[in-house]
Amino acid sequence: MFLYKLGYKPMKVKATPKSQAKVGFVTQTEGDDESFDRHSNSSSPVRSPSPHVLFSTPSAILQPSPAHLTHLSPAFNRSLSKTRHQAIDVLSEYEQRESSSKAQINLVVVGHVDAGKSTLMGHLLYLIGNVSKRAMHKNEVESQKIGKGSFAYAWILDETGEERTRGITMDVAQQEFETAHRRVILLDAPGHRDFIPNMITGAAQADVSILVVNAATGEFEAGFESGGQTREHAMLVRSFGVKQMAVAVNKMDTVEWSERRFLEIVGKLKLFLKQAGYKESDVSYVPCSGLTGENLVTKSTVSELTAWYTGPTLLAIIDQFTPPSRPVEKPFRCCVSDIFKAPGSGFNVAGRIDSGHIQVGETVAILPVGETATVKSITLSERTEPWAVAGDQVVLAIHGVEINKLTIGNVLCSMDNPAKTTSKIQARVITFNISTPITNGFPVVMHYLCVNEPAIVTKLISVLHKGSGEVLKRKPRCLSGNSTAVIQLDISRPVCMELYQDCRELGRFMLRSGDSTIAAGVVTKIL
Ligand SMILES: Nc1nc2c(ncn2[C@@H]2O[C@H](COP(=O)(O)OP(=O)(O)OP(=O)(O)O)[C@@H](O)[C@H]2O)c(=O)[nH]1
Repeated sequence: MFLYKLGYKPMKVKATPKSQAKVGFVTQTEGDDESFDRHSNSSSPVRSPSPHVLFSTPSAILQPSPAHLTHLSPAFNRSLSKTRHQAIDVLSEYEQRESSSKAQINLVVVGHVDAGKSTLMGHLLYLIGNVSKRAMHKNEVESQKIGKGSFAYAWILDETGEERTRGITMDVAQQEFETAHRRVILLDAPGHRDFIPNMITGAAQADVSILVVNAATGEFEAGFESGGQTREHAMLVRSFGVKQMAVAVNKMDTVEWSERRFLEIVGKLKLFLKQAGYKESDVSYVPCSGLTGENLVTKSTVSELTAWYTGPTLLAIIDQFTPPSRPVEKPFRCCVSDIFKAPGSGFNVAGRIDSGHIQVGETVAILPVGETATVKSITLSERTEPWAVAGDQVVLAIHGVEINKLTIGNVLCSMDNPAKTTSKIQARVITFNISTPITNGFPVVMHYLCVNEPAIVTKLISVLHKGSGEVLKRKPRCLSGNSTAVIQLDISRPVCMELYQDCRELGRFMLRSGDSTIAAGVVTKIL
């Protein structure tokens, strides 16, 4: 795994496996940006072994100004006296980079299990020349040997032995490719419900998404009805702020390229996606086949399909995605999605920069563990770079801290403006279509970025009017489905969070219970 990481291609982004997330209590949330914006006034991973420091000094951690953080570790204290290393004017370098190169987008591919996500994207990568004929031939021969010949394209992304023998994606695979106008970081997420925390890790790093649905008879319905992942994935992705989506209506070869079937699926999805907070103009639909390659890169030549579809291919839709604006001027934040040993001394952390910028030589705070480290090198798209900004997927080689002090979900922050650390928040949430009402004491698992932590709903403060935000009821006894409410959450141990109005990435979350996502929320107060 480690050697394979050094190649960076493809890279699996680790997240907490569901089994670990379920210890104690369960959580998770997400948020409809638009509804939240309206009221914004107001797998692995065992997290770090050291937060006992934080628990023993709760008052010091609520709003950790640098002064507070000096209580957390001597290393932190020493580092505060250093001046920030700012040899490069990153913002002006960034402006130049943006004007002289293709805009980068982080694209997550989601959808119900077996919808054909890996096959679709593996085939697309092959058609655009990212995978050699030789490598493809090897996949074909080896997949046939174990009776999984239909997964040859999926193996381009599903690289681990277990994924290949089981025929399912378990972790998020990362690869890069280019279109005419975009540099795309592809995140292929698992569809199986057991790996939703991993899927969330992928969604949390995305700017845009592809939702893959299976057009085969009865299969679209199985993924779309309750218990299927189509709706849950679409809502989760939206709650992470992703607005633009391409819907790949896949496996059209199994329904003889039927226009009627395509329109039936599009009709159902349009209604649902609108309710989930997507604007109609931000969603495109393309009929395609990951297996045969129709409409992936070049327009189809199958007459049954071209008789009624003349629209863009999947690649053309990806090329048209608008790159989001990046919060490059805000304080530096980068949630760690992977940690691995580097050759020689030190080690690497991977993650997407959520806000701000970083340069080699800079010292960062690591929260909530209260450590510091210095950035030795920055790797971006397999190249070492002197700096990186919000939106970049980076591998940072760091030193000055022991590897066992860090854990996935830690947040690297600028020293002069670190994030807040807390175990109690007030939040505005939107509940999903839930069957069990949420009451005081309800156990959940909170998910955001690469973090998932057990939490308890300790107070139901008020129910709000969905449109105006006006308080409809104070201290409700319970929350039913599709309501907007203000609640208090007690998290099992301190985490790094921010008010949504200050930092969207660290200010929004999802709540899960059992096997489903029950609410999305934004932080309105850090208590
Ligand atoms: N007929 C047909 N089969 C397809 C198509 N796309 C994928 N498949 C088959 O569907 C099966 C599942 O494909 P995958 O690509 O592994 O599906 P996935 O959505 O990535 O699966 P998970 O990530 O495990 O959820 C494989 O047997 C593929 O060959 C298609 O367009 N047509």
